[in-house]
Amino acid sequence: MALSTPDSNRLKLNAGPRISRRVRIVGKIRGFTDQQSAIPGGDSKPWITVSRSQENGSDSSGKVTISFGDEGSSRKDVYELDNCYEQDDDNGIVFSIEVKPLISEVLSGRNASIIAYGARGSGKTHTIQGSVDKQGLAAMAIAEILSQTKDVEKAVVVFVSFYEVFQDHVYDLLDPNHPEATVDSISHFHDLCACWTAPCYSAQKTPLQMPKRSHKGLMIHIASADDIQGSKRPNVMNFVDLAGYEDSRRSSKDGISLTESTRINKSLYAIMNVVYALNTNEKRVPYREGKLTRILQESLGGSNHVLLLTCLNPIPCQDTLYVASLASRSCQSTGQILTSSAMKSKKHTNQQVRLMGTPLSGKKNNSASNLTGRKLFSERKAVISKQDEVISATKFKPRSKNASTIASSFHKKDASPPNKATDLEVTPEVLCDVKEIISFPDDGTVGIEKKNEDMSIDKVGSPPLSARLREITNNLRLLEASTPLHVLMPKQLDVSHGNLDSCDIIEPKTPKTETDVRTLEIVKYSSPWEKFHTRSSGVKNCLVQEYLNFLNTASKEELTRIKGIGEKRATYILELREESPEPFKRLEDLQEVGLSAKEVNGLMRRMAGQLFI
Ligand SMILES: Nc1ncnc2c1ncn2[C@@H]1O[C@H](COP(=O)(O)OP(=O)(O)OP(=O)(O)O)[C@@H](O)[C@H]1O
Repeated sequence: MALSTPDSNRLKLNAGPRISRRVRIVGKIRGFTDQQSAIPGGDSKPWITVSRSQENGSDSSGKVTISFGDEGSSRKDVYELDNCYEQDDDNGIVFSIEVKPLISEVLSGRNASIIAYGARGSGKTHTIQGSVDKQGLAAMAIAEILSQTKDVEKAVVVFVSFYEVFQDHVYDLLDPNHPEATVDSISHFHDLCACWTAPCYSAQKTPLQMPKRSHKGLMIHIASADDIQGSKRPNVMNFVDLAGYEDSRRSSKDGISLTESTRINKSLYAIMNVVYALNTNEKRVPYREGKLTRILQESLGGSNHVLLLTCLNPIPCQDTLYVASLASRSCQSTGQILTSSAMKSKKHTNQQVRLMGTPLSGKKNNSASNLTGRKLFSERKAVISKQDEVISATKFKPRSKNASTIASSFHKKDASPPNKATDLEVTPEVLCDVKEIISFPDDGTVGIEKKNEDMSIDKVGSPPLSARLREITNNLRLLEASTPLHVLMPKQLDVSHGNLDSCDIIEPKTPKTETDVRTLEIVKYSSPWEKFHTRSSGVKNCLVQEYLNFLNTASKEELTRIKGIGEKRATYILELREESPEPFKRLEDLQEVGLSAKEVNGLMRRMAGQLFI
């Protein structure tokens, strides 16, 4: 749909340099919470400093450099982003500079996505969804869209759908029978938002089962009467509030298992890998690495616009440093992270990316263009998670007769069963296994620079197995350290800054509490042998768990590199994972893929042996 309004032209001019890059990566430093502002001197020493390049000088990129660490620090971490909004910049500023120009693009026929990414507690929800007294970017966008479309000649319908991705399962947050609701006023939108903003993911789940960390998305579909008659897909504006990144080692304090946390982080890496691939014109864009990237696939790449809002904690936080390093890497501006393959692939044209299954808006093949937004989303979801439970959290209550009539015409057209062959527009290129660029999501021990140093990324962008095994060793050490045989590592509290729960001090030093000392004393061994035997059994269990975790999450390419797995078994493992997100919980489960107990033992021995190569 291309709507021509006087305002849209003006907005395009305002868009400035952002249109030139596929994925624009900007930082947003969270404001202090009331609690933090109340601490005397709590906000006097900024942890993050933003330096802007000279727009009129030789460097016209308009980029900014963010550095972490106060003035007294001997070491400073410095990263470059496209822009960075500071603590005093409210959502209104971010909206007018970053989001409003995208609305104009959407009304001109493209899709746009605004994705908030950051450590836990970094202000993602505040920015995207808003709070009780402050509007978020999504509500501001709806208000602007409604205002810009109200005076156009042809009737325009705006409808929304909300979803949540938790543990690789996709949930509709509206009624699954009416997964979309037309919106005719901002107050109507706020009513609908209750399912998005409140923790009411599922009426069928008990509080204990409720998701703690999940990705939440809003799709705003905009269609004109012409689009509806011609069965043309509506244009979409996505807002995604990603689950907060947190080092897997620390997640266990919330009762989140390593596997669960790993899965969350893996899906975050999947997003970052797609962003990186788009920004470096990688030949293959790894959309299929995560559920979310598959949902968003239609709106990423091609001539669509993506804004990655990197939310940054204003107080020292190790996870924020890590997030900033990943964002900067995807921003591809410092040059420090470029691999030779990425450099080579810079030569690839946009067309090559389009061949990957993300055709330009309005130039999609016929079968695909027959899909309306609802069908596209529903069918994609059906394919992505055939067996995912679709749970309703709110009821669809159309407010506007007109709008609901138009929307129902979509629903009628969508009555045909999903066509699996076309809905994801899977081309052979897409089916090819996509390599991970960052492929060990539960890594919290090394920063991205160290990753590149230690894990030389090979031609296809995936670290060699030996490097991954080295990481397993690191994780084993960490896991061993967290078993009851050892002193538990309580998180050090940042008392001086008022202690935000989700933040950890950089390079925390772990104080030994009285309880810890008692724990140490309780664990007494009658002999060094008993101690060795008990501890090494723990290590063995950890290795088994890590290995199973690897099988539950690795890509096909990585699976086939394991001796004893092979192509067929790797395919079968992936199929099992389609049915159940975590098919391997015990070693015996490997018999599902035709491995005898002897073969499993052999595999484990080889795995353990490789750790000492
Ligand atoms: N700009 C701001 N000014 C003041 N307080 C803020 C701001 N942004 C966020 N906060 C507060 O900081 C806390 C964390 O914010 P928020 O919930 O948005 O973080 P988050 O990144 O979504 O967290 P999570 O990863 O756990 O979902 C909240 O109490 C929120 O009200």
